[in-house]
Amino acid sequence: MFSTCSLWDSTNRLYYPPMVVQVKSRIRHSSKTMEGNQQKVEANVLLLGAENVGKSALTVRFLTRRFIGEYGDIESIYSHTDKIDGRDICFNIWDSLCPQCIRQAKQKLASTAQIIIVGNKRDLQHRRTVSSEEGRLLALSADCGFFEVSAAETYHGVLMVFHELFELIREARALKKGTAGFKGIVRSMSAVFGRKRTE
Ligand SMILES: Nc1nc2c(ncn2[C@@H]2O[C@H](COP(=O)(O)OP(=O)(O)OP(=O)(O)O)[C@@H](O)[C@H]2O)c(=O)[nH]1
Repeated sequence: MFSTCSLWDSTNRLYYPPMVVQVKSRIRHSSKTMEGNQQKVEANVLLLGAENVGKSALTVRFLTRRFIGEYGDIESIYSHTDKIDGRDICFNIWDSLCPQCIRQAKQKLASTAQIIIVGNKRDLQHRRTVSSEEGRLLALSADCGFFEVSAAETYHGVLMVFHELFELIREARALKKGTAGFKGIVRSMSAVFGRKRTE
């Protein structure tokens, strides 16, 4: 997840920070599972964002469905298997401590990674200092996906972020191979002409 410096105030009191979930687009197909010939797919997810934006909260929500409140500040790597369309997807999630600029990251990673900007702490509307429009515009200008969620309030929104990320990876791979299909083409067009992804 990245947070973008331009949307943070100087005192770091932003309660509605935009973040980006970034995933390497390359999905590694490991060897066939013992049970049959279904391939296990791995997605590598890097969470970037400034301090306190809720990177760990989002990770823990996705992994355990729970919001536990306090998370400490250790950099950690987690593995979590989720079923998407009947297929086991292994998310390797790196909950990092490093903030990074979205546009810089986009320039460096665009060809190899899918990026989603996530505005967390949606429940704190009264303390909000960044509007939905600002987040959406940022996502549009950086050609990234965009979600607004509350790790504190719902599991579903967080789940949607990770699933969407996987969809983006899958589509990027299909486009590369020329097998995107109708859904992939529509989504690619909406990426170009604007998209709106909120919880
Ligand atoms: N109200 C509310 N609080 C949240 C939400 N997500 C996280 N928090 C709180 O925000 C604080 C920071 O959350 P963390 O998940 O530790 O944030 P982080 O980005 O991992 O922080 P660092 O490890 O310092 O970089 C904690 O007190 C969380 O309980 C949310 O959606 N709503």
